[in-house]
Amino acid sequence: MEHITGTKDITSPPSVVVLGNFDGIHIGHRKLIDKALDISKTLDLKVLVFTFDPHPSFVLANKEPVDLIYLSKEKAKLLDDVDYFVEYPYDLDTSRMTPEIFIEEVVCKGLQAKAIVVGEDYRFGYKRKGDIELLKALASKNGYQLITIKKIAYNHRIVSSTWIRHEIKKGHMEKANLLLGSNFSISGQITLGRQNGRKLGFPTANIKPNKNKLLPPNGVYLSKIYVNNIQYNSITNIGINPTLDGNETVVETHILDFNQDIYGQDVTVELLKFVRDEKKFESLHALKKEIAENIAYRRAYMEENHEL
Ligand SMILES: Cc1cc2nc3c(=O)[nH]c(=O)nc-3n(C[C@H](O)[C@H](O)[C@H](O)COP(=O)(O)O)c2cc1C
Ligand SMILES: Nc1ncnc2c1ncn2[C@@H]1O[C@H](COP(=O)(O)OP(=O)(O)O)[C@@H](O)[C@H]1O
Repeated sequence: MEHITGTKDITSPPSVVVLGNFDGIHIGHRKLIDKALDISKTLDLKVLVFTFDPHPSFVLANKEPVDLIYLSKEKAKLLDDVDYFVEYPYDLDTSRMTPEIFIEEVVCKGLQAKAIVVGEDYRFGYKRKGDIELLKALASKNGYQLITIKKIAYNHRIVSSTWIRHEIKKGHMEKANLLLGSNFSISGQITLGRQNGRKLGFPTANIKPNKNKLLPPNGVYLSKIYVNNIQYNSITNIGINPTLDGNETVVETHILDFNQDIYGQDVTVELLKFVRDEKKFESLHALKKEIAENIAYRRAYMEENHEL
């Protein structure tokens, strides 16, 4: 997969283009991408997922794109089965592009779209004036076929990034993961902490999350971690470590049955289930005892779910 970002000068071979915002690549988004993968095989085209960076609300409402389910690099990891992942710069010029210019110049001439896959309510271009009807009207003149995909519902409710964000904010990881179609994850580089973990007997691999990344409530979560593409079972604390008077939010993961130096490595932590709130313990001894219990719970879950 080639990740093209930070440039408007994009050319690609003839492609099936999937258009959307794709915060949090969920089962609805996956349906669009799977359809594009199918078409690419029959028509011998590349698959290109097109989105904007930064999120349009950053430019339109002039506010930080906080609460993103997935940041750019994380999305790229999740889209490893497509050929191109394009993040077209979203600035004032982009926001003023008419829907016709966007489709004809950017999508058809630039990306060589021979097929376009969108959700049934996709809106685009200046003031979101472009819609499916316009895409249909421009299709034959510009030489692409249009495929619109119905929205997926779960328990009669349309799956959306907003819904998933809401579940993550409540710590409902199992529900969020169901709607995402994969486990919610946090990727980042392992940074040096205060070296207390080892002293406690539970070393933790620490990630300092990006300020725009949506996180569930502070607390302990059953997790998995990918180090060098190898999966390990783990337990993760998200929080500020009040027992040690910390004040910065850290995602800390203790990896079960693991003893390697992984400072500086890029890892991905998947959250499976909320266990408990983060607490300020009266002593290190009490914290240690509780961590040991959380690890025992992780092992019991491993057995119950036949994890390796
Ligand atoms: C499973 C687990 C649960 C934890 N729960 C808490 C907690 O409730 N309160 C707290 O202050 N710290 C908690 N911690 C964080 C420890 O305080 C932290 O790992 C230790 O201070 C090491 O910090 P360091 O990585 O900066 O050296 C937890 C850590 C783990 C691995
Ligand atoms: N089982 C393990 N889980 C997590 N990290 C481990 C483990 N074994 C060794 N390590 C290493 O130890 C480091 C964490 O040690 P720790 O004393 O908690 O220091 P820090 O304060 O930097 O987190 C990790 O970054 C990693 O390199």
